[in-house]
Amino acid sequence: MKPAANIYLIGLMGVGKTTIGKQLARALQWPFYDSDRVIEECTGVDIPTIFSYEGEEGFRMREQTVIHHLSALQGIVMATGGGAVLMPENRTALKENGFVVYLHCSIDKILHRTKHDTQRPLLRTDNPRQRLQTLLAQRDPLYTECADFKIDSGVLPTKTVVKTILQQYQAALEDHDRIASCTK
Ligand SMILES: Nc1ncnc2c1ncn2[C@@H]1O[C@H](COP(=O)(O)OP(=O)(O)O)[C@@H](O)[C@H]1O
Ligand SMILES: O=C(O)C1=C[C@@H](OP(=O)(O)O)[C@@H](O)[C@H](O)C1
Ligand SMILES: [Mg+2]
Repeated sequence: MKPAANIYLIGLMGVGKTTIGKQLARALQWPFYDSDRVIEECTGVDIPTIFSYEGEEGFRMREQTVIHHLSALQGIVMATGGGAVLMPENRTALKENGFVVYLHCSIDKILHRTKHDTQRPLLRTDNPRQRLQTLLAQRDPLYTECADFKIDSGVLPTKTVVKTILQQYQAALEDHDRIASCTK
């Protein structure tokens, strides 16, 4: 992690990146950005409409552009979409510019949280459990590669998750300062 004052949230759909991200930003009094919301604001349509016109490939290109721009900002909390880590450029941008938090929870919990969802095209399948299992198998190594810190967002109260992330972020900043103050 650079000394950059940014916190980025990664992890599978439904783990709570958007929810926790908003609370972190409120606690820090920093601006909050959600890459999905920025894409929707730019295009004027929702994520399922982008997928239907441009496919996942078109969505990924838009997501990469947004993450590229947002990662140039300082002092922000950003919730990414669950598939943001698929693009190597995004992984580099996240790792280089902020403290990356990998939120995870059980597939059962994700299914419960997203059972009435209409905004996640990748879950519009006959077998969302199977889809989530496949996505997790593909993406877990990428989330792990990017992450400075991993926390279960399915068991602990949201408030505790937020507090723990803030403590870890602070500790990482202090480590960074300690190393930087000691000449090689
Ligand atoms: N800690 C939590 N406890 C209960 N429900 C939650 C929690 N975190 C998120 N949710 C709910 O789960 C759903 C998905 O959360 P969201 O923050 O959108 O996840 P993500 O951005 O990772 O896809 C939302 O309906 C949200 O209200
Ligand atoms: O996992 C994915 O590939 C996606 C996750 C979604 O964001 P959330 O993780 O916030 O649901 C959104 O970016 C899009 O539907 C694709
Ligand atoms: Mg989200």
